[in-house]
This record gives sequence, structure tokens and C-alpha cells, in this order.
Amino acid sequence: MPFIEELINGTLDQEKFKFYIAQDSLYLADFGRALSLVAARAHTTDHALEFMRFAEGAIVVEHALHAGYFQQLGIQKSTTISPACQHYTRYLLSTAALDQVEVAMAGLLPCFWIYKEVGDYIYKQPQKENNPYQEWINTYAGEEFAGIVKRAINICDEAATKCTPAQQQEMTDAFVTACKLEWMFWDSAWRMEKWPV
Ligand SMILES: Cc1ncc(CN)c(N)n1
Repeated sequence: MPFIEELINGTLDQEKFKFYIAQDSLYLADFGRALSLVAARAHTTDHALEFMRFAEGAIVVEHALHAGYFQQLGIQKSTTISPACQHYTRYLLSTAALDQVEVAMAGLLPCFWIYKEVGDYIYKQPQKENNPYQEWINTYAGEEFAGIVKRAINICDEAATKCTPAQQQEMTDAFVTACKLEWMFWDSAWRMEKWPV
């Protein structure tokens, strides 16, 4: 996607990055809530603990990354959630609250996995010196994040073994929907999406 390509070579319009960070900060607050809801609904204490740790990671670690950029780039906190951000966060929250917990776990998985894939992809490209977005790149291409993603994938795989084929299909559907919403989130940042009305 153009947003990612320009992030890699450091040419991404700063206003687009600022828009992305402001929306992502709104996203992370709700992502943390969805993770906490799944923790509360998990069937095993191990899974509950893991989701609590994931929620803490989203709220503390990723927010710290954002806080650095908020200060460095003078980003204003956005009070208007973009259509794509609202769609994505409401999808995660409603799935976490109302769907079977394994389906909610699958819906949350792209939030981990896609960022790791994007981070790894970026790291394989020739690195630009003094890239203003390097800290963002390092967070998602790092080993610590890779370990978290592996744990999230393993939990979903383990949870799926307890599900019927129909329930597994629902997990896959939720995963695919969230992948599409991840795409839409990048795209909306690129377009600095506004409400048409
Ligand atoms: C939209 C989105 N998706 C996933 C991530 C990584 N947790 C994120 N920061 N923002």
C-alpha cells in the first residue's frame, strides 16, 4: 500500500502520519478494551492472563510509542473518529462482547499478525538513514512483538481445536473481516479520511 511504501522510504507526508497516529491512538484504547473483554470471557485462566497482558501491551507499550510521536510532531488528540476507525473498533468491541469468545479471539488476531508481517516486510527492505518513522518500524519488526504475536496465534489455534467445524468457519470469517478492516485503516490514513456528511 502507498502508506507503507512511503513509510519505508521515509517520504510519507507527515500530515498523513499524524492523522494515522491520532486515529491509531483512538483505535488502541478500544483494542485494549476488546482484549480485556476477551480476557474476562476466556475459558482458561492461562488464556485470560495472556489477554490481560496483551491489553496491557496495547495500552502501555503502543501508547508510549504514540505519546513520543504526539510530542515530537505536535499531534493534536483527535476527538473525531474516522469512519474506518469507528467501523473497525466497533466491530472488535461488539465481537468481543457478543460473539463466541473463540470467534472474538480470531477477530483480534490480524491486529497482531498483520503488524508483524508489515514490520518484517519493512525490515527486509533497504533501510533509509534518518527515517523519521524508524521508531514505529522498530516496534513492530522487533523480536518482542514477534513473541507476542506467536503467543496470540498459538492461543487461537488451541482454542480452535475445541470448536466445531461451523464454529471454526466463524473464526475464519472473523479473521478475514478484521484483515479487511486493517487494510481499510491504512487506506483511510492515506486518504486522511473524513466523514462525507
Ligand atoms: C489499526 C491497528 N491495528 C493493529 C495495531 C497493532 N496492535 C495497531 N497499532 N493499529
